[in-house]
Amino acid sequence: MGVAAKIAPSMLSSDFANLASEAQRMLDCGADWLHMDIMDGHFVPNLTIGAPVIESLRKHTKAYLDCHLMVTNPLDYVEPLGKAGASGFTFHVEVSRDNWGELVQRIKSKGMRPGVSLKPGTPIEEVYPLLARLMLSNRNMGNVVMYEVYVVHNLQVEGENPVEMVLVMTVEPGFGGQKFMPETMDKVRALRKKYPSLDIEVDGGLGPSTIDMAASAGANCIVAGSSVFGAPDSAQVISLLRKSVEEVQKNN
Ligand SMILES: O=C(CO)[C@@H](O)[C@H](O)COP(=O)(O)O
Repeated sequence: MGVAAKIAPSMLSSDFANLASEAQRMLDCGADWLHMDIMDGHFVPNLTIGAPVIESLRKHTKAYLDCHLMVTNPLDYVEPLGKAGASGFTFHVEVSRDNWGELVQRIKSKGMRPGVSLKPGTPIEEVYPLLARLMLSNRNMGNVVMYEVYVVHNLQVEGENPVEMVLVMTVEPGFGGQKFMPETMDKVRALRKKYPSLDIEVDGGLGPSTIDMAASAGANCIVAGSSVFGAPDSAQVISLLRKSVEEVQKNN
């Protein structure tokens, strides 16, 4: 039995003028999560939503809001998104090489679940340090609380992984409706082999014609925008995506 399938319609393909009802429609169609694409017009050449929209949507739903931060300075978004009611906070490794320890710490302290994402051209090895077990110790030095972070590669020690999900981008981030890049599946396969119980998310160009490639590589969290919102029967597509993941897992 593998890691539970989670189907996350990308709300980027929804009618933003009716976001709350579109979100509810997806949940009624069987979605597990709602995928929220936050872009800053700098890390990617597109501008979408931010904390105020998440806050508004949160008033209408208790659903897991799976936020993907396509931004240059993810640290600036932790506090506002935590307050707004985001559930997952997935940042990009390409902009967090120097401060991911602090970032993860802050995300967790705001009650969100940290995830890391990588672009198609970024090697999978870049996320391995974020999957090593993390030990945090808290030293109180007078008024100053010092956090010490020890990352131990490939050792089963007490503690937890810094991030709980890896989002492997299967298109260049920025826009919906692009073509799935099958070459990114090598990264999913490598991750799954190394981390059997990790949430591995894929995003971009996923739909009935590409899901089997992603599922058999080992992805269990599936983001799909145009294939779900553009279908005459969104529930049918969501169910097909889920079945493909579950079928692969059953046969492994
Ligand atoms: O983050 C992104 C694009 O950057 C995605 O979430 C897209 O919104 C997925 O859309 P489709 O490729 O499924 O249409």
